Amino acid sequence: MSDLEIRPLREDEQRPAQTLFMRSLHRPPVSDAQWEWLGDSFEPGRTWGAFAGDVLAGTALSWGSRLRVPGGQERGVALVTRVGVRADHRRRGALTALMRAQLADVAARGEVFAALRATEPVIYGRFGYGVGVLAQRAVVVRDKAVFHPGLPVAGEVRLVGTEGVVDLLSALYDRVARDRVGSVARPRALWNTSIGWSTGTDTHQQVAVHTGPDGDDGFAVFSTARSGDKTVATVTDLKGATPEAVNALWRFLVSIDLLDEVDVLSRPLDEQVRAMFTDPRAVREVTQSNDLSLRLVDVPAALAARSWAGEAVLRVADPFLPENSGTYRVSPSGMSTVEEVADVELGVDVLAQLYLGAVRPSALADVGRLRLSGVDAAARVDAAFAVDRPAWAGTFF
Ligand SMILES: CC(=O)SCCNC(=O)CCNC(=O)[C@H](O)C(C)(C)COP(=O)(O)OP(=O)(O)OC[C@H]1O[C@@H](n2cnc3c(N)ncnc32)[C@H](O)[C@@H]1OP(=O)(O)O
Repeated sequence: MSDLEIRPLREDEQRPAQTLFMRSLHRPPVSDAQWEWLGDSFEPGRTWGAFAGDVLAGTALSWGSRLRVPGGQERGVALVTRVGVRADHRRRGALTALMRAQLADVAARGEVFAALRATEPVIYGRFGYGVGVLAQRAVVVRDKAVFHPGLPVAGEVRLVGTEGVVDLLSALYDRVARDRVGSVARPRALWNTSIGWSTGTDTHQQVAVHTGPDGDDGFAVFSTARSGDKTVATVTDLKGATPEAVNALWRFLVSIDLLDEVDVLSRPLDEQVRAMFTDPRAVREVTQSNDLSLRLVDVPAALAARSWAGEAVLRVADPFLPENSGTYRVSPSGMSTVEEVADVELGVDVLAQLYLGAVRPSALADVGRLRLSGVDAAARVDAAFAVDRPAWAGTFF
């Protein structure tokens, strides 16, 4: 919409933007106590506002972070969050204009990717995002849950208070949770949001830390609440350096008295949660969830950053950022721009789904999301994108 002004917000405009975002999610504005933390969860110049005259009609922010890609390299990623448009200004292009300004800013900062967790994934495909990391959610029924006697467990778990908890967890996270492909560095602003703002409020968030033979090596963040006729622990974060640390935290959570269920929101797809228990039905459900939507902001840089397990030629279309459109050869020896017949033609949003290995290219061809051409193209393209282990982020923002 031409009469919108899009610009970075000033310091004094951050709280109105936060209120706008909370309202768009049908949640009340933050209290002064919460603002003590949230006021410190913005990075200069990275909160955008869409103004219709004097009215702040929409907002979107990002934080600077790093993403681990296949092969072990890290590249800059903008973690996009707090996206909202006022109900009386919706469907007039405010989000589109915000996304355009934000992606241009991310590119200008030299960040190769943007990532977000979408309320509704249908919103973001048009801006080039695709679900790039999948995870699983597991709900354990406590009265059926007996851990398998062979489960390797070591060390101690302790509950920690709120004093200094952000420093403790951020250092621990950096030490134990950054090796995995798909993981993102957590900026201070993210910690202030996820942990800090429930400090001093009436949420029942608790933090458990695991100590192994070499010191602290894992943690879990959870809150407990009545849900219908059950008492449920909802676990928003569970990270450990070793299987022993992760298992011990699982065992601790499931051992807490007077709980009916433990609902762990994000675990890696390859965690064999049912195999932990003597009766696999102790795990009431395991559901696949969207862990991270990814946007390749600089396609050549993204293709050059990851390792490739084979060779293929990709023809990429990016209508929102046309400078990314082109034909690229990827191989174990690197990436080059080429002018030749491609093995696969795909949109940048589909490339985002493939990039970290969340899904096989030939499976997306089967449902018409990309086009393979030439003899053996499916096998060649599948082999190029193949990864050893599913990516996992496990970070809420
Ligand atoms: C990372 C995060 O923070 S996720 C949180 C996202 N925020 C929310 O869900 C809060 C509630 N929703 C909102 O605030 C708004 O509806 C938003 C931000 C989702 C969309 O803002 P708008 O300014 O209305 O979007 P805009 O007018 O630019 O729409 C662009 C296109 O997307 C489509 N679109 C936008 N939102 C949706 C949606 N929720 N479902 C389906 N299509 C949508 C529009 O129809 C439009 O399509 P068109 O170009 O074919 O006509």
